[in-house]
Amino acid sequence: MRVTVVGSGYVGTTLAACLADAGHDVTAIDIDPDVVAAINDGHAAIHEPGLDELLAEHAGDRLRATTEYGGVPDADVTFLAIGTPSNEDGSIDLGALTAAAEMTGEALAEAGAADGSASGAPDDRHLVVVKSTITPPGVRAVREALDEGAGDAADRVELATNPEFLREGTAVDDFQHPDKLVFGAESEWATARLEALYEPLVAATDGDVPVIRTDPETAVMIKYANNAFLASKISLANDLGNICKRFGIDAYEVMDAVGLDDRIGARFLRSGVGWGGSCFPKDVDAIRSAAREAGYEPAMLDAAVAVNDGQPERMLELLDSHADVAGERVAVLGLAFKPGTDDIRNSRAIPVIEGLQARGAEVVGYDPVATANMRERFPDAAYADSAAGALEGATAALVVTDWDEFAALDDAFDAMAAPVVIDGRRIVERRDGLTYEGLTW
Ligand SMILES: NC(=O)c1ccc[n+]([C@@H]2O[C@H](COP(=O)([O-])OP(=O)(O)OC[C@H]3O[C@@H](n4cnc5c(N)ncnc54)[C@H](O)[C@@H]3O)[C@@H](O)[C@H]2O)c1
Ligand SMILES: O=c1ccn([C@@H]2O[C@H](COP(=O)(O)OP(=O)(O)O[C@H]3O[C@H](CO)[C@@H](O)[C@H](O)[C@H]3O)[C@@H](O)[C@H]2O)c(=O)[nH]1
Repeated sequence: MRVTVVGSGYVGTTLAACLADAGHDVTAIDIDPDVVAAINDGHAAIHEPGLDELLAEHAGDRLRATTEYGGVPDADVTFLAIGTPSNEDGSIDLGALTAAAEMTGEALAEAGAADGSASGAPDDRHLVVVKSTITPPGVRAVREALDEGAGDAADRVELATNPEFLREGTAVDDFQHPDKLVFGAESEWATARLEALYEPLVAATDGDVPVIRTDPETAVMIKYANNAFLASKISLANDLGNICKRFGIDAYEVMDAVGLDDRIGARFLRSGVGWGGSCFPKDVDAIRSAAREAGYEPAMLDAAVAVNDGQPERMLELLDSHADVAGERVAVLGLAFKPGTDDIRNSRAIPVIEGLQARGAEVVGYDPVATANMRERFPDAAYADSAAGALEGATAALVVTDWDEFAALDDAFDAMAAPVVIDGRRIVERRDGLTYEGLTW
């Protein structure tokens, strides 16, 4: 099939590369010329394992990128994979997405006017699929923007939603091996088109991927429920972990046992400095805000956020109990919101660095791939080229991201001025000579 993917960020680039790899002919659109140039050069503007390899293989062949919307009408399906960030009040900002929807509609209208194909025949129909995470009321806003752009051609354009569940750091693998596919469509024609599009991917996984066929609003609610549940699961693990710490009990031993219950499951029970990233914080805020707008107070989700917001401060309080860091060098190990990515959006390292700077500490950050992004956020902090470099002469180290390489650190701690390690991710080994504090163990 011929596919257009509008928006070439973490989701759009992964989607475009994986659909090309599945045999489709893909055009990626982005307003950022650097992003477009990178894709056409066969590499991604972001760090995501496996993505560069796919782009190198398919760019210039089954995959191309452009800043122009002109080719949209030639596609069988157009995906919108545009960012949906938070407004100040936590509600979802649909501005960029509705702008892209309107531009997509305009491109379709121009083609309809040019070739006279606005006859209403079934083959003239164009499917626009929202990949972005949007609230149920947001579906109507996108539909209105699309219709506004399409004008007289609006009745030939159908909107569907197809939320994405990939995780950063494992985006390619997650996309190619999904736990489920969710198709939110208003007609059998649209559902069938989505099924045809995903058919090669499903076939490559032995065809055992559950497919949920539903309406567009239910589909996007499934996405919010999914993220709200996972974020709350971690917050509950953190709440219980904080209790464990008070009793001198290892929360990991407790939760490893709890996770053996099939009804609970072992994953997303790792307690520590909390959840960050571009999705959990903004999505939990967006659904809380939409709930309130609809007259419902989401007490559980409010509590999940409150627990999460408190974890970085708990880490800093543990540090305070061991060292006065005013004027001292303090290492922050890990700047990305999780391992495997250079994304620092809502990274727990941000409140940790802010807290250290408020205490007058001289912060030295280290991350294998996210340093450049954090330097833009905190240009006044220092950055080391290695974990060992960050630890050298430091009075304390705060571990914020569970990069594997931190587990292998050993002699590097000997170069610290005072070997105090506050571990927010249970990645560093306790060992002799180290004043080690786990956040919940
Ligand atoms: N990042 C994730 O892991 C993830 C996973 C699942 C769902 N989502 C959702 O997917 C959506 C996209 O997220 P992302 O992380 O890929 O965002 P992103 O910010 O990384 O990428 C968005 C891209 O859209 C481009 N863009 C903005 N306006 C445009 C326009 N009018 N036309 C063309 N391109 C335009 C930007 O230049 C940018 O490259 C969000 O709704 C997000 O919640 C993200
Ligand atoms: O047991 C755990 C698991 C995760 N985290 C933290 O939770 C955050 C999110 O991690 P993860 O879910 O792995 O990363 P994301 O890439 O943000 O993926 C989430 O958000 C995406 C965007 O909506 C969804 O598509 C994914 O399904 C969903 O897992 C990170 O800060 C992790 O450190 C923990 O603290 N403890």
